[in-house]
Amino acid sequence: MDIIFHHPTFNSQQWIEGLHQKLPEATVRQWLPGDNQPADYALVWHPPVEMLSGRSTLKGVFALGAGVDSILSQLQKHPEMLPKGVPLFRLEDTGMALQMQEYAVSQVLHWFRRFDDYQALKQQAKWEPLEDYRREDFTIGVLGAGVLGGKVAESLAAWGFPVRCWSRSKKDYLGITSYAGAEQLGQFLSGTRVLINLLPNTPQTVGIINSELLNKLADNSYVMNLARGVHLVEDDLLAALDSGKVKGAMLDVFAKEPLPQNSLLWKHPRIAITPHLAAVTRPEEAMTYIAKTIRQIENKESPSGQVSLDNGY
Ligand SMILES: NC(=O)c1ccc[n+]([C@@H]2O[C@H](COP(=O)([O-])OP(=O)(O)OC[C@H]3O[C@@H](n4cnc5c(N)ncnc54)[C@H](O)[C@@H]3O)[C@@H](O)[C@H]2O)c1
Ligand SMILES: O=C(O)[C@H](O)CO
Repeated sequence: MDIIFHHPTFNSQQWIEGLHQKLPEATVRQWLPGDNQPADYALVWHPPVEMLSGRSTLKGVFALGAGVDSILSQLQKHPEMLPKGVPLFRLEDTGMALQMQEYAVSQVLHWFRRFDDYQALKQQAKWEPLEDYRREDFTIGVLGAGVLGGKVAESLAAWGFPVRCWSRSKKDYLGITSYAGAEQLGQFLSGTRVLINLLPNTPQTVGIINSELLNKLADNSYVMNLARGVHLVEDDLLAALDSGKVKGAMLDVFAKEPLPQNSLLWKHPRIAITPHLAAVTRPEEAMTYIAKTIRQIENKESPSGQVSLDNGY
């Protein structure tokens, strides 16, 4: 079995050795320009078109991340990149859900305990106890309740917050109210105090967090974007912060990355920023998942994690 690997920043040697340990029968090599030798599987992130095009004997392509929007947009321009019938897989959780939980829970608690307000008071050297927020006034709404959103919702419910989620179809997470489809988006937003975005980037979700949506949230709401920058209309968020509708935002992803130096988001006192690392690929867990999936494909079983090219995620 031959596996080719390409990632612009990962340590290729670590992956080649790690995969070989998990799949001793496989020969794993870093793909280099000009390599058109046979391959059964390809592990990729931002792959050059020539790496995959024409490889009709591939049994699977693995994206080395959870979001496949960049690969799918490359495919739009170069459909020959994924030969017909070759399944595309993405990383399902592989250690990312825990990272997302850490990120979301710590920030929700930060807002809930009013550390943002106390930080502002500290700047003025003011000793001023504020009224506590109540959990019942702190409903959390998770946009996109899939592998990561579902786990984030569950971890916040465990802290006693009222939690709801919104996705394409209804979910059955314990203690979490589930809303589905465009017709229930308004209901989901009404009364939501903290909005956490974990949707995939598809034509249906681009720009979803705009003025119209933000105006439907509870007053003094908070916004956390952990999915993709294109989901959020940055100017609409700034307007909602300035009008007082939104009290604070925590952003991990941006329409343009790295976030340009002249972006107004950097300067806004009520916006916190991290550089797209809410959940990163953990090599060990990712390789375990990929090796397991390859074995399932070889055994003619149907593994999970296959991207639906029709749905776009
Ligand atoms: N910031 C980071 O570091 C980071 C890390 C990993 C993933 N992500 C992002 O998180 C996203 C979610 O990952 P996941 O593994 O949970 O994906 P997933 O496919 O398991 O879940 C997606 C959810 O969104 C819902 N959805 C999709 N389209 C919808 C629509 N039009 N309307 C309503 N609901 C819709 C689906 O029903 C599903 O519940 C990824 O696509 C990626 O962009 C970001
Ligand atoms: O989707 C992912 O895995 C991360 O956001 C890295 O792009």
